[in-house]
Order: sequence, then C-alpha cells, then structure tokens
Amino acid sequence: MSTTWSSLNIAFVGAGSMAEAIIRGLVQAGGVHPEQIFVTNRSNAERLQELEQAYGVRHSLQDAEKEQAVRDADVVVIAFKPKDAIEGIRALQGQLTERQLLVSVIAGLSIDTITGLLGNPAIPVARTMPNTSSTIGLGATGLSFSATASQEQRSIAEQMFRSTGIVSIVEEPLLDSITGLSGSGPAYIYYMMEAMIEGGVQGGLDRDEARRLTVQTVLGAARMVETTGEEPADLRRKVTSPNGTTQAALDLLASRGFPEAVAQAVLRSSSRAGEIGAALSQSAASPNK
Ligand SMILES: NC(=O)C1=CN([C@@H]2O[C@H](COP(=O)(O)OP(=O)(O)OC[C@H]3O[C@@H](n4cnc5c(N)ncnc54)[C@H](OP(=O)(O)O)[C@@H]3O)[C@@H](O)[C@H]2O)C=CC1
Ligand SMILES: O=C(O)[C@@H]1CCC=N1
Repeated sequence: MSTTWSSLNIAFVGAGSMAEAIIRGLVQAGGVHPEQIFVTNRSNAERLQELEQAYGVRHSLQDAEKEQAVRDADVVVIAFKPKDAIEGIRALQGQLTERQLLVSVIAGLSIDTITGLLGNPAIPVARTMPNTSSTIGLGATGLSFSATASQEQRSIAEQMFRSTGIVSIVEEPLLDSITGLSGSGPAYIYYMMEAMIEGGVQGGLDRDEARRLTVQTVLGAARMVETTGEEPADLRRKVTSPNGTTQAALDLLASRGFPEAVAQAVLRSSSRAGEIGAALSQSAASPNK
C-alpha cells in the first residue's frame, strides 16, 4: 500500500451507528471526499440511502459491486455486531490481500480470530475500540495493530481515528480495558444524566429545563477537567462546602456504593469484551459455525 490520504479508498462493511460515527468524522473533519468512501451492509437498502443522503458516500447491496469495492479499497472497515462477525468476516475470505488494511471496530474480537477467519495470517489488521462520540469529533479510540501492519498502514489508521477525536495506541490486550472505559463509557454518562434529569423533575423542575441544566453541567464539568488540568478529585472538593449541600449528596452516593459501582462497571464491561472475544475465537475454530 502506497497511497495518499486524498486518494485513499475506504470500504465500510456494516453501516450502523459506529460506521456512521466514523464516516461522519472522516467526511466532516478528516478531509476525506465522500467519493473515497463505499458503504454496504447485509440487507438494509434504506439505511444505505440515508447515509448517501447525509454524507454523499457510495453504496451498494449487489454482491459483485460489494466485492469489487472491497477489492479496490486500501482500508476495509468491518463494523458489524459480534454475533455477525464470523459469517461477515468469512464472507471476505479471498477478497483481501496484504496491501490492504482491515480495520475492526468489533468489541472483543481478537486480531488472531480475524486473520484465522480470513484464512490468511498475513493480512494487516488494526483492531480498534472507538466510541459513538466520534460522530461529533469528540471520540476516544483505542488502537492496536497486527505485527504485519506496515508503518504507512498504522499512520493511516491513526489519522482516520484522529479525525474523529483522540487516539490511544496500546498493546492488544489493553483494548478490552479501553472498551470498559471509553467504548462503553458514554452510556455510563448518559445513565447518570438520565438520573440527574429525573431528580430535577422530581424536585419540581420542568423536564426540558432539567435536561438543559444537566447537559450544561456535564459539559462544564468535563471541560473544567480538560481546561484546568486539575484532578477530578480536586475539582470535586472545590464544589463541596463542609457540611453543605454537595457533601450531603456525595455522602448519599458513597453510602450507596457509587464510586465502587462505577469502577466495577468499567471492569465488567472489559471482562465482557474478553468473554465475547473468547466465544468468538471458539466459534471461529469450529468449521460449522
Ligand atoms: N455502538 C457503540 O457504542 C460501539 C460499537 N462498537 C462496535 O461496533 C460494532 C457495530 O456496532 P453498531 O454500529 O452499534 O451496530 P449496528 O447494529 O448499529 O450496525 C451493525 C451493522 O452491521 C451490518 N451487518 C451485519 N451483518 C453483516 C454482514 N454479514 N455483512 C455486512 N454487514 C453486516 C448491519 O446491516 P443490516 O442492518 O443490513 O443487518 C448493520 O449495518 C459492534 O461490533 C460493536 O462492538 C465499538 C465501539 C462503540
Ligand atoms: O456494548 C457494546 O458491546 C459496544 C462496545 C462498546 C460500546 N458498545
């Protein structure tokens, strides 16, 4: 692969929320021309049209066109659910060569399982764990590579995900930890926001007003950590007057095990990624699955 960013061909196999988040980042922030992007899925033509309308990307559901687009691509991104991974990757067997980079966003699925399913250990692979905030350029993506990925391919994958937010390059086993932290992480924050809004409503606020105040509070808190460089614990202390209102709320959260529950949630998501990966590896080893 010897190509420039402006001539890069990227094929997305799988056209759901994660594919869209990356496509949007590439087109709107990464300077990738929509013509450089091809997208396909299993059967949902309406969804492909929606993506074409939103971003101008090329698409097809025709087997021959899909195959040609994959063969022509410099980078093939697989973005289907783990349950569809074995069938989806086996379908790509024989279509990829060592000049191409396969990028996986599938939680838990190891590089070894991917190359095993492709039937070629020499295919370069970037295993990634992005998150949905990539949609607005505020993603956080973990990235690791097979030993076969060239320097150029590594740079291209890094540049792709930098156009959707920040990137953390790690050894492959740490990707499950990144899954627990930032891959699943947006959902923890949304869960917290749902509960904050509910508390506001129970306190008598109008739901829209409670939502507006919650959004600004979360945005402001994240931006404070980023802008001041202070530790979250120090910033928390600055909000908390002795024997004041915040202290009363935090005491209640601590008594209900809040910090421990959140840390355990991060670890549980990580271990679930490991379980998914192990199950996929086992199924991939079975020729009938
Ligand atoms: N959502 C998130 O927050 C994150 C998700 N991920 C990972 O991203 C992956 C995708 O998740 P998400 O985008 O949420 O999933 P979605 O359910 O939104 O999308 C899945 C897509 O895969 C397509 N698909 C399924 N099987 C095949 C196949 N055999 N060939 C081609 N396309 C196929 C589906 O097509 P059709 O509709 O036609 O069936 C659909 O377009 C998952 O593996 C997940 O682990 C990673 C980080 C964050
Ligand atoms: O829930 C999941 O399995 C995916 C992976 C990380 C975020 N969503």
